[in-house]
Amino acid sequence: MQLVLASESPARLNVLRGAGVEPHQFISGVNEEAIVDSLPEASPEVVVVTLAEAKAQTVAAAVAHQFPDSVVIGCDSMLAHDGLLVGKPGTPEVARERWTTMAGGTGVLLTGHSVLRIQGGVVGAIASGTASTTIRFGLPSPAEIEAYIATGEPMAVAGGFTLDGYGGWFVDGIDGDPSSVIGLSLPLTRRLLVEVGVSVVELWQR
Ligand SMILES: Nc1nc2c(ncn2[C@H]2C[C@H](O)[C@@H](COP(=O)(O)OP(=O)(O)OP(=O)(O)O)O2)c(=O)[nH]1
Repeated sequence: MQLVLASESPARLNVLRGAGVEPHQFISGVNEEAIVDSLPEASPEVVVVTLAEAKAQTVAAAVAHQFPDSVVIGCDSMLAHDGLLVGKPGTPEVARERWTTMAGGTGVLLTGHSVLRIQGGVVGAIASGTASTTIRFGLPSPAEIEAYIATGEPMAVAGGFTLDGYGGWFVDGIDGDPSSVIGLSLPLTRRLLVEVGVSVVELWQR
């Protein structure tokens, strides 16, 4: 059984590799902004799951013949904070503004996953879900925030922070699944695989 990761994310790839799975990685190329704009009234959970499903379905359609007996997983992560649902800061200015409001507070990192089963080259069962993890942010000083921005890290990750990178110095704690924050929730993925008739151990590289 092959696992196809519909993601360009090195973090998601590394979570799977660290958990014994060597996926085939394909970038979906979906227009995430257009999908978010089409969901003005949707809940944060619906937004991240819709994005994850779009990525998984796009890649599954493209690889079904190449991987006729496989599962495809799509993901999306966003931070719910101060009534906003935000993704990657993108620029130093946005990262600075986010950290100025996040410091000392909490946020919820939402990760949506969608798992599609391909059998005999045909896309069949689909299972989707969301993991949410409460993040308790530390109190970096203005100088530390500037130094963190200077690393370049916060601009390229959902919520503008990491657990396993420079950002770890500024996260006091979490309530929930750490793999979900880093990029791919292992327990959620395991449950979704069961829903499409696959046991995670079938994917382990022995
Ligand atoms: N290493 C690490 N990366 C993180 C952490 N938190 C978020 N990220 C990264 C993982 C993902 O690459 C990215 C989440 O942003 P997106 O959901 O837009 O995914 P991305 O565009 O990177 O890849 P994808 O849409 O799956 O092709 O942020 C963390 O704690 N550690």
